[in-house]
Amino acid sequence: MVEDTELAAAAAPGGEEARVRIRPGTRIEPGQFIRPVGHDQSAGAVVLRAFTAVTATGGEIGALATSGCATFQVKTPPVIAVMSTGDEVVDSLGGQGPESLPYGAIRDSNRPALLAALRALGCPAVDLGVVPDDPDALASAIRGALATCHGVITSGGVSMGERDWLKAVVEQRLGGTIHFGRVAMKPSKPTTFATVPGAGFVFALPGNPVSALVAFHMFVAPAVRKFSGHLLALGAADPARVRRALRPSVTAVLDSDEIRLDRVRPEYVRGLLAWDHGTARWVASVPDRRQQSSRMASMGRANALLALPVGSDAKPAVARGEAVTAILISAVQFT
Ligand SMILES: Nc1nc2c(c(=O)[nH]1)N[C@H]1C(S)=C(S)[C@@H](COP(=O)(O)OP(=O)(O)OC[C@H]3O[C@@H](n4cnc5c(N)ncnc54)[C@H](O)[C@@H]3O)O[C@H]1N2
Ligand code: MOO
Repeated sequence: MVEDTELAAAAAPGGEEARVRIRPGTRIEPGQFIRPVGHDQSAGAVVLRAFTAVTATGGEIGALATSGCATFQVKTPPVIAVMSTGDEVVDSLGGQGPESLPYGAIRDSNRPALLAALRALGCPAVDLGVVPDDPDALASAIRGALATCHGVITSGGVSMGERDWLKAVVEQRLGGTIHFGRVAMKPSKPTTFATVPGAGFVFALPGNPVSALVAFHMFVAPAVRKFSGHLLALGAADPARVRRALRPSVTAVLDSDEIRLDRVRPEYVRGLLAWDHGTARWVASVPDRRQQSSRMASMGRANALLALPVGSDAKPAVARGEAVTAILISAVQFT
């Protein structure tokens, strides 16, 4: 190393070394610090195993690049289109939202939120805008999207109201099959999943903003991960490992006042998961106790859904310090 040398002769006064002398006593092995050609990867070595995830580390791409492997086969995430539905829903994208809304109108929060959440999963997301509560308009928007996309996410119009057309449109106008249309969970009970033969899939999510996003993280995100190949490396894994791969969760200690358990449906509370350096444990808090499904604000500071069981007389609440399952819905910030 240059630190083990001293100047013997300079090319010009104050200039670069013309000759250096290795300091006496320096141990030098032949070939020391010289990486031979082919040292990083020997011929025939496997650079990346099939089904390796290409991650944000950059390491997989780097390993392929250094091996001269410029083209390789990848499984790409699905292309999904997103629409909001409802006569009362006013487009909020592109600055078109009016400063003050007429009575009975609401700014579209679901579509921007779902587009952002999809893109964060690496999906190319197609924006279909806001579609009115009209069966013809809904059928033609979904049909058109399925002609070019793998699937469509809608929100709104999926419950029991007179103008909740989604299920009927998918079944009757598009010839789709509804695989499930009500789920025992709070929020997001009317979450609906359907497939249209030869065309693609439809996730019809509830209109309430929090319900739409919780349904996204509970159902759409795992489907996107599966489509994107997250299970390929697992092979024939047991169901628990499959669940963990598609819907990552950790066990955390509850660090909030007691939470009353719903007596009918398991509840998914918007929580904040953090690593506690002092105790080396995951801790989960509830930054916003106002958890109504209309309040998108309760999602704003959440990075996890705390999966709470149905309550009973014997177990009416979960108390501070108890263990809860926290389903990750975004990256954990380390502070
Ligand atoms: N008879 C029953 N009625 C309802 C039930 C039930 O089981 N039986 N379930 C309730 C539950 S739980 C939910 S959740 C809602 C979901 O209803 P929809 O999916 O039909 O949603 P909408 O009625 O269209 O909208 C609900 C609410 O959210 C507002 N909304 C809709 N889209 C947007 C958007 N893009 N951005 C912002 N806000 C939006 C909409 O204006 C409504 O206020 O059904 C219950 N009913
Ligand atoms: O299931 Mo709804 O999402 O409670 O409001």
